[in-house]
Amino acid sequence: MAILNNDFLALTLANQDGLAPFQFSFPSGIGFVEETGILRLEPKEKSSINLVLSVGIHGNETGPIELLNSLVKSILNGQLKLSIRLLVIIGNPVAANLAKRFCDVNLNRLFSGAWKSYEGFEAKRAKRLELAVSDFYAMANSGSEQMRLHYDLHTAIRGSVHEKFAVSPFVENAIYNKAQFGFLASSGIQAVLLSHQPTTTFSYYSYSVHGAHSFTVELGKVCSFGQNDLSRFADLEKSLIFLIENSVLSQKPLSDVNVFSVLNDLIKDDESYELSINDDVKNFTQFEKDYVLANSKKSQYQVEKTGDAIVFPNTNLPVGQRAGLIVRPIEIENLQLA
Ligand SMILES: O=C(O)CCC(=O)N[C@@H](CCC(=O)O)C(=O)O
Ligand SMILES: [Zn+2]
Repeated sequence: MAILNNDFLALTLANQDGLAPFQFSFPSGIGFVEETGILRLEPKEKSSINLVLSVGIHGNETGPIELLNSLVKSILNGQLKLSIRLLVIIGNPVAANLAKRFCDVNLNRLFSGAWKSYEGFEAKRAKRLELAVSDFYAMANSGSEQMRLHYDLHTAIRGSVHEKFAVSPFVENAIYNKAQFGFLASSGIQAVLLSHQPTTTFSYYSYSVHGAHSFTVELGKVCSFGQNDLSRFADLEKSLIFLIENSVLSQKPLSDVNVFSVLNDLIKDDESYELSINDDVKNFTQFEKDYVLANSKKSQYQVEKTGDAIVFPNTNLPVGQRAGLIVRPIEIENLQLA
């Protein structure tokens, strides 16, 4: 069996509730559809690069899904030659069919075993995706040093001062990987957030459990299928193609990348929780010291320093969840890169 028209997205959306595994060949390797939305591509030549590309962890974030589907099509029809091991994941096909962020629970809060405390489609899916990633990295070739990569591609609810940005997982020793930052720069990523604590996101899972170089990558604003301007992803597409074909992480100087450290999570602590910002306020909007940015019957958040900014503001979520991140710009010279 093969994938009809090499369209992995169509296959996934048409089989949202499950798919029997099958294997097929393509010009530069062998493909394994392991489950709905989970496709492993093995190159003919042995490779030490093991790349996970995930999209659609939030079902309505369709731009990255279309980008990845087009890359997969090009590999399957022979336009691109695969030189690395590649695991392709379309995270939440049920929510994608409904054009929703999620069905029961936000999938990107359920990794590192957090799914055990929940029921419903996303809880099962988080468990399945963890298994897919674990198996993929475990099947890496032996004999040479293996590189594990995971880029989890998203789009944001709001516009953004820096349209494309990445969230780097919390790193205990605060030493970051220079080649990864160079790759992000060459992929058109304008800003990187350095997380301040462990989370239950997919990218943090791959980093903390599998030691992967892993990032959540935000590529612009949410749009529906067919409405995305894929030319806005051109830099990332180019660097991914270069990696897929040549096993090389393209590099650009880091001078154009804005780096922010995350200071705080804003947590919705009560139904009365409100953010004092308009609906059109963009990610990375900065505030004056002492501005009361959030308040509820239980708490208040006052900006600590002029220039502190908000990312991912959102109160349309259950009590206990993250309603935003407070970030502070830092000089790239102060970043430890190795
Ligand atoms: O725009 C928003 O408010 C959310 C966009 C989004 O889905 N972001 C990810 C970031 C994950 C991370 O912090 O690594 C999310 O909230 O899951
Ligand atoms: Zn998302």
